[in-house]
Amino acid sequence: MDSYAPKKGTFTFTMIKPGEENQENIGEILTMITEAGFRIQAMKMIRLRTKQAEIFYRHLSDKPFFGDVVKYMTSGPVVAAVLEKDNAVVDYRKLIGATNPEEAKEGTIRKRFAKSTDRNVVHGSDSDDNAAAEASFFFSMADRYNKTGHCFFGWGQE
Ligand SMILES: Nc1ncnc2c1ncn2[C@@H]1O[C@H](COP(=O)(O)OP(=O)(O)OP(=O)(O)O)[C@@H](O)[C@H]1O
Repeated sequence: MDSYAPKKGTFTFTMIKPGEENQENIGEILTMITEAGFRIQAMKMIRLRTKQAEIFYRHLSDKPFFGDVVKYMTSGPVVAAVLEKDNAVVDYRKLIGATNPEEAKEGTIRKRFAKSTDRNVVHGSDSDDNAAAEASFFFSMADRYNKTGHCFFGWGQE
């Protein structure tokens, strides 16, 4: 592994989900993210195709709400981003709050902006391995940069 690669635990992946209500809040959501100490490593607005959403959410394929998730996630553009910070996955899950916004704590993105579980505003990776897989799903090597300006991809050495 070369020195251009990121270390496990130093980044996570997020999406701001589709919908007019989320589009209006993109600026404020990104401000909450950067004020919490996350650095945006890569970012783009993209509308997922059905097949892509089915693949991204394949871990939910046996759930009764899978079709609704795919339909919603393809209904408009998402803002996809890779976020850099120590302990990124755990800290970002804390910042976004519980999947059900009624259970989300004060100060979290979902508490502030989300109305329901099925429209909970943001996605955040739930493990380092999923962060790497999800970041790679949306961004190629040439799209991503670390602090020193090097392109990188995959896991680095400890
Ligand atoms: N009971 C449910 N009813 C409707 N939609 C649901 C339900 N549970 C989860 N979802 C939708 O599926 C998404 C993925 O569910 P998951 O269990 O992976 O939660 P999460 O990890 O908090 O959310 P995300 O993956 O979006 O960050 C949720 O964000 C939500 O939009």
